[in-house]
Amino acid sequence: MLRTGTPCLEIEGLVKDVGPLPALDGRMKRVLAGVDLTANAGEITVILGVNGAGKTTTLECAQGLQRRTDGTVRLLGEDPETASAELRARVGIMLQEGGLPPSARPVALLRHVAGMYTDPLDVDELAGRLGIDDFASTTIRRLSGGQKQRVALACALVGRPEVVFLDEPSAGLDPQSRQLVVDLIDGLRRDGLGVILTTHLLDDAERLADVVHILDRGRVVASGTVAELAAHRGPAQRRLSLASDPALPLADAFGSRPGLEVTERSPGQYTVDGELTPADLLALAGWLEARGIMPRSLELGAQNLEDVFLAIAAESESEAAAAGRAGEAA
Ligand SMILES: Nc1ncnc2c1ncn2[C@@H]1O[C@H](COP(=O)(O)OP(=O)(O)OP(=O)(O)O)[C@@H](O)[C@H]1O
Repeated sequence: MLRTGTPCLEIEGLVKDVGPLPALDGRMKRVLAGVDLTANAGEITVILGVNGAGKTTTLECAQGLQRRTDGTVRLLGEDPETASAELRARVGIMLQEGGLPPSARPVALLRHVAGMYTDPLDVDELAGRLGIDDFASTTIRRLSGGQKQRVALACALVGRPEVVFLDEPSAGLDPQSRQLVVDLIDGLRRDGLGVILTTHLLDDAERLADVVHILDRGRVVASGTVAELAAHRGPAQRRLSLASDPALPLADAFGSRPGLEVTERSPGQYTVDGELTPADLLALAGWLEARGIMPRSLELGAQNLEDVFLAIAAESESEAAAAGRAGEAA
């Protein structure tokens, strides 16, 4: 097992072209345009990105399931494209679609997978921890999406890997199963595994991530801890959330103060984002008092990962649009 904090995955300048594609008149499509990222043992590395950003392709190149066009990938120090059987035994992979045989039964399948490793986890204990016992003898094809997810996760972990790739591990799970999976992933970090995961569930990412990499159009556009990414937008960025009557002209409370964004997210639910100061809070209190309005709730907090992610994605989008316009103009 690698020491906590040492790199278990190093990706530099990863390029992946696919095609030739009829939709592009037989040209190739650049899916990854130079991805750089590192993941460490004993840490949870989360890769975020909108649909089509290149997350799955990055993971598959890192696992050696797809051949890269250019760049270098080191997984536990080896090139995954020419990986030895020893390396494969040290890596656990949970695929997005599960890739499970439809006629197999979950616990029998887990025993079969465990049999391929020299020192697997105790199958009964793992099946119990993930609640797989409850549907142990139902064939995979009859399982719900969430049940299949849990079996796929168990298959990725049963060989006691040092690095584990989890593609959307908590997607489609009910709240209780989702909590179970989040706790289990948290435990993997304590056991010293390097965990690399993609998710669209930003509150799970926020709870679990040691490091986040945001992918956009096949490149990493931001990396860091959740706090570092939030600071990237300005250390004093805050969010004020307020619930009251619908359709209040709340922006008036702050005059024409630049840099504050007031949004009514749903009727009566407002957010104010930006570098809020005590003077802004005083102005808001005065505005509410003058109108005799007592909000149902009022909360001041830091911006969360979802806000940060959306802001970084929007910045990247407008930079790409500007580069496109410059390209057209040239
Ligand atoms: N073999 C292929 N042929 C054509 N296009 C491809 C191929 N592989 C990937 N792509 C395209 O490359 C882009 C990146 O795909 P990828 O699956 O890596 O994205 P993703 O970030 O994992 O998306 P999602 O969140 O939807 O799973 C997408 O636009 C996808 O359609």
